[in-house]
Amino acid sequence: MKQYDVIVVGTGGANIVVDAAQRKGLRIAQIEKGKFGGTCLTRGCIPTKVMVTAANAVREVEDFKKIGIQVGPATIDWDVMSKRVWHMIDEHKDIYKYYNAFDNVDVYRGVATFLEDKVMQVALNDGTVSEPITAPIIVLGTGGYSKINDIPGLEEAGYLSSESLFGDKYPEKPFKSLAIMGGGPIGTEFGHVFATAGTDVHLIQHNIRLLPKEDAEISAHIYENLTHQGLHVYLNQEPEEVRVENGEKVVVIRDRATGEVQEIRAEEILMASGIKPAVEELHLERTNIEQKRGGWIRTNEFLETSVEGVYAMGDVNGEAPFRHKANYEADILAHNLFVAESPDDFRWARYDVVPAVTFTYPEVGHVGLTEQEAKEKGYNVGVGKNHYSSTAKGFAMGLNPGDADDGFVKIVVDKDTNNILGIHVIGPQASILFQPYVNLMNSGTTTLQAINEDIASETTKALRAKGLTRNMDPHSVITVGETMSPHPSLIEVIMWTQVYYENRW
Ligand SMILES: Cc1cc2nc3c(=O)[nH]c(=O)nc-3n(C[C@H](O)[C@H](O)[C@H](O)COP(=O)(O)OP(=O)(O)OC[C@H]3O[C@@H](n4cnc5c(N)ncnc54)[C@H](O)[C@@H]3O)c2cc1C
Ligand SMILES: NC(=O)c1ccc[n+]([C@@H]2O[C@H](COP(=O)([O-])OP(=O)(O)OC[C@H]3O[C@@H](n4cnc5c(N)ncnc54)[C@H](O)[C@@H]3O)[C@@H](O)[C@H]2O)c1
Repeated sequence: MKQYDVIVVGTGGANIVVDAAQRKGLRIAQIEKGKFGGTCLTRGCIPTKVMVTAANAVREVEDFKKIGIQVGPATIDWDVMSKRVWHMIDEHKDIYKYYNAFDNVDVYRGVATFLEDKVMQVALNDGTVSEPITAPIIVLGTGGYSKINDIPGLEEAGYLSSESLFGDKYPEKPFKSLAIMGGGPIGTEFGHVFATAGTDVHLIQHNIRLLPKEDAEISAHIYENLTHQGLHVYLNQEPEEVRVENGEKVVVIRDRATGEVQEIRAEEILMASGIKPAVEELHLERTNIEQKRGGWIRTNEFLETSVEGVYAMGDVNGEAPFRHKANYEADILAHNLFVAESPDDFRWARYDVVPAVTFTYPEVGHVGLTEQEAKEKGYNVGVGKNHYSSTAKGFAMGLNPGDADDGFVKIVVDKDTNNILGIHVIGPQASILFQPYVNLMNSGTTTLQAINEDIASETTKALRAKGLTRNMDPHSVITVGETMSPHPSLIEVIMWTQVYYENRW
């Protein structure tokens, strides 16, 4: 059995943990079965946002006429855009080389599996199996992957997911037509990209709303904009069957309210109906690591699992599945495990100030509670709403009252205290506009809030009993550095400046 100080599984956000342990000179086993950099870099945020940025530029050029600029129609040069997509994905090779060069990091390329609570083994990609490895600290950052619905005929007809689209099924040119199943962030972002590239997009959504995790008014506004841009959106639909007819894929959908049946014909199908945790290969049944509904690993506010010394961060713990949230948790782990001088200096995770952005045209962003959620929680809710067109800058940008693209900001407030409960934006630069609210909501004196109280090491019990508090001084760069910013958005230029100032990792 080989002994390490730290074992880290997955090379997405978890790399921050490796960086901190590496700096400390600890002996680390880093395990990755796929491309280094994880989902975000190799098949998620980054390649999609290279595409989205190109699609946005086309839409912006179309909108120029509103401010008196005449230009010919803009189109996406698919080959140039695709080269840029793959340039970013290919960074995974450099990330592998970077970690492999450290004497104190053993890089294992293969599937990590538990043999028992603190013992793992790696089925290496070359077909061999590693010797058992162990460490007092194990960090699981294995992420998730597409959940594929069990729809009769789907497997036989074939389909794409974000994994295969950014893999061996990357299209050489835009599809003529595309049926996207799922109207969450993945479905709407790909819908925006392909529709702008000239694809006839059919967006099939199970829920009664697009982006159902957003405020209801935001869902209605994005529906109006996407349909205005020519996407065919089908809400509240049950995909019943898929078949191939005359070389086309036919998706049979049934309206969940009226029972009306329609057939959608498309060159290709893209599944975007949610994700599930990457846990099967870990063989958690050989351990005492507990999972919650859906298989996500249960963690507490210190990212501890039910096995002491084993931590889970990022998508796999089932809390907000965003890369900035994975980075935030990894940063907390890196601090608590390798930097903090005493438990009194420990940081804990909170999930009420996680910003979320969907990079459609227009962009959608929020932090905190929707109006509905605030009411359900019993707050005395106040709401303020303002359209872009009501400001001089909005007018200057060509946004006019009543137009589909005249976005808005909606703020949800606790009337009893005037505290901000949530803020929601749809419109140009939404991803950066609400950041001041994220910072404000994350500042002040905060007291540790227990999550999954039954998960508790002795240190955690003591910190909870003590009511550990932290002063998040709004003037401090440390506070700014510990506040999440949506990834990938331009606000990160500022956020990372704080981190470089601190020289944290
Ligand atoms: C199409 C798409 C677009 C997205 N866009 C955004 C966006 O714009 N902004 C945003 O914030 N989020 C976005 N996300 C979500 C974001 O990608 C994830 O939240 C984030 O990547 C999760 O990071 P992680 O560190 O938890 O895991 P991951 O980045 O998924 O890393 C986990 C790694 O673990 C490896 N692994 C898994 N099991 C094992 C095992 N047993 N042994 C060894 N290795 C293993 C995997 O190969 C993977 O590389 C998007 C996701 C998708 C799919
Ligand atoms: N910009 C971003 O930050 C970004 C972008 C993409 C993905 N992500 C993250 O990745 C995760 C996965 O994204 P997602 O959009 O797949 O997940 P999601 O769970 O947010 O949305 C999936 C949607 O598919 C619908 N659906 C479920 N089954 C369906 C079916 N059979 N037919 C049609 N529709 C069906 C659901 O109603 C849901 O709205 C999300 O949690 C998201 O936060 C983030």
